[in-house]
Amino acid sequence: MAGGLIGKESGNGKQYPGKLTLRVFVTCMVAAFGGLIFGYDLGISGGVTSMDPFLKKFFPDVYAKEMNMKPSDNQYCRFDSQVLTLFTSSLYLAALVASLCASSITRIFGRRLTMLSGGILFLVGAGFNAFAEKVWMLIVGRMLLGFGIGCANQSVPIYVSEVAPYKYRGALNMMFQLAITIGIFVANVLNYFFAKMKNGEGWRYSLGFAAVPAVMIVIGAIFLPDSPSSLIERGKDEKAKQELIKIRGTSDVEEEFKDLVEASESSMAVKHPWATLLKRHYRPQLVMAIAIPFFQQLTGMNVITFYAPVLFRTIGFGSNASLMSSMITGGFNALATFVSIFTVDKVGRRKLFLEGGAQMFICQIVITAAIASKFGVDGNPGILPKWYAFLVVGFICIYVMGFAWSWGPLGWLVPSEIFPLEVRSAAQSINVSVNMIFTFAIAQVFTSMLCHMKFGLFIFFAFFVLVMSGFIHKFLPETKGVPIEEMSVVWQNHSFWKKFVKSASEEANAKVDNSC
Ligand SMILES: OC[C@H]1O[C@](O)(CO)[C@@H](O)[C@@H]1O
Repeated sequence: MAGGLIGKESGNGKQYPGKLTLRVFVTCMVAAFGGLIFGYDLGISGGVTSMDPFLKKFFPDVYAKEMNMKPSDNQYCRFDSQVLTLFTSSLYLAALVASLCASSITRIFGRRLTMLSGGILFLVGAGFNAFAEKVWMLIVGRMLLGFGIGCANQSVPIYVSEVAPYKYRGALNMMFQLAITIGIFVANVLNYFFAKMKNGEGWRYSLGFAAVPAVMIVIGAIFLPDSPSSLIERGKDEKAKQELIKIRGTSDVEEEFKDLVEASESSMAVKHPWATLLKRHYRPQLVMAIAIPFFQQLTGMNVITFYAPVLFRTIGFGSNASLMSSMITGGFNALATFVSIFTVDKVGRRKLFLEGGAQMFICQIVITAAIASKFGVDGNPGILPKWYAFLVVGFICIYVMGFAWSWGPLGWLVPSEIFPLEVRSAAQSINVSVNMIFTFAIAQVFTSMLCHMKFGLFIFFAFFVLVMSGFIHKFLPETKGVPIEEMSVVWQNHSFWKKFVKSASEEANAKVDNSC
């Protein structure tokens, strides 16, 4: 999930009493809306930027270029405009800035207030976009949505992990990614239908619809109580205990409450989590916090998420067929995420990563060959036969499924289970920030990359898929079924990382040696 399920793990494998109460259920629903709105914003911009009335109004140069295009012109450069991509990418830059500040805001003002601010920002952003008359209104709207996403991605996951009974945390983590993919799919479906509106104003509805989940988040944040951990963090221990009793539906919460207080104290005792993370024995976590989100974005998945309609139009599909095709790929993305949810604890993380990588690699090669053979370097396709369209869309779907059961959800699950409490929030901030930086970069440079690298663009991503699969094979230990509190053993037993991570007994010996 964006933001990961960062919470205070019990760290001792205890089974606290308590059930899945209505309060917890409502909390999860609000979290789902957080994921939905993120997904909706990921999925909506590509379709909107391929709608002619939208291009005509805000990007007349791109529209004119598209209209005046002769068959002999280079089709790969059809949508090459930095302002156009700024419309998509500005959101992620704002989300990056907000996620960096949101960690302090969540700490000082609580998760609930951060969620509420996120919801309000979403609403105002959706309003700016739906009523936009000028490009600056679009960009401001996208940036407000981005700030909202930064706030929500930081606060919602933490809130859920603190409120949910801890045995459900792993599943909830993946639910968030599922909500993202459903949000993308809903955006694809709505784009398809709104694009058909006769008055040419369908894009306003596509963009304005983001207000629906935003309202849900605002209402949720108004009525939900703050989490016990957050109340403890702000010195309201008695209120925290009462809240825990209500959430768990039992008054038998003494043990969990004591552990929450201890966890809060020990996390506050780490004065410089950033500096701590740089220590040699946290090297595996630091490397994973940077490499996993970097590689997740370098799979090239967001080229499909953001620009599938643009891509489909570039390779000769009509406007309607493009929106329909991206609806199909969006549907496969959501469905395949279920596969991961149901298999991850059986087959393990490494197998899913490696299988997904192989699948994506093969598809990228086939897609490259298909585009190269029909379009060559000048992007001139001639007449496209039907089988060709089926082949391209089919392989894009298989590629999307490979991502959806590997790097998509695991890109959030694995970091959330390997960061120990003392460095969790710092490592998670790095994870989210690296993800946002590369989401922004890909969104910004895609159309220009397509224009210059042509079909080679897919080879570029295929190369990274090879590198990341090698990385997983060599450096990522299997974490399936390993309790959080025993995670350090996994690194100590790893052929490469054991040099960096000392076992507790070795560390104790080293301390004795130093004191002698
Ligand atoms: O489902 C695809 C989506 O999932 C993410 O990787 C987030 O986890 C996004 O960057 C991408 O658009």
